[in-house]
Amino acid sequence: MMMTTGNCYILKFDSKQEIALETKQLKIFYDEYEAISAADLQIPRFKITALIGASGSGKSTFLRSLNRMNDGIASVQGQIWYRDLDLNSREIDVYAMRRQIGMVFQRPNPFPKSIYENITFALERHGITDKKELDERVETALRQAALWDEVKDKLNKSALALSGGQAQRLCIARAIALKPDILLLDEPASALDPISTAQLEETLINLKQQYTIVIVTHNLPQAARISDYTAHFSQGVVVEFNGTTETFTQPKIALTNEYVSGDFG
Ligand SMILES: Nc1ncnc2c1ncn2[C@@H]1O[C@H](COP(=O)(O)OP(=O)(O)OP(=O)(O)O)[C@@H](O)[C@H]1O
Repeated sequence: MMMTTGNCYILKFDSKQEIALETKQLKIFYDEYEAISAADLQIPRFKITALIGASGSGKSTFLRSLNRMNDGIASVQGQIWYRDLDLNSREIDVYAMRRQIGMVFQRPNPFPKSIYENITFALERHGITDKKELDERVETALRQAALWDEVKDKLNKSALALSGGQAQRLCIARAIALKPDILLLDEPASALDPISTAQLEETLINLKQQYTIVIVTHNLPQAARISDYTAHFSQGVVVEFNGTTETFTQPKIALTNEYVSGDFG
């Protein structure tokens, strides 16, 4: 079912599409400044959803709120439904929740530890200490992040020696080793060269079979290549949310048309 609200066009899924996360009337303030106004968005499971929009439109603010990265920084009002929990409620154990909803940042940020330890660090903190299980988790995560073949012979070498693209795939491996449900990525390819970007995109496309992915990107061809759905943010409002093909070829809202066709001032 489609729904149009004033100057916005928001796709609502029918019951056939499982929803991983749903925001209801999400408003985000930095002091008095309203960075996000009443966002109602359904994030479909096992799909890639791209968040696009001009600089300052609120994409990162929205993304970071989904796993409470804005705690203590912004005031977040409204609801974020995950299964039958409102992640924005006080009762949520944020540490445990982030095991289900992981985040990968713009700049690769491996720990100054070995490749192996980068992945086992969080696992051990979550109580997984059996060496065999740790070995398996490391290999699986690195394979899923399409990095295993490149690093399998140097797992005990420092992660700081990896290239930017490898380091970013390690950060993805680190996030998925915890077996999350949802992966949030904030411009993960912006610091990478075209080859590393292509490898990262391929990795994300493969990962969506097992994970729900939400990605902020400034790179419109990238959003068009890898995402199934696209949300266009403009001045803190989700002005259009639709299938990516529709968003890029037949946008419903004039602002989206201007943005995706490069007419945005
Ligand atoms: N920590 C903060 N304190 C105060 N204002 C902030 C903070 N972070 C972001 N903002 C403001 O909130 C608005 C939305 O910023 P946000 O970073 O979410 O936008 P964005 O669409 O992700 O931008 P970009 O594409 O440039 O990263 C901007 O006006 C920004 O200046």
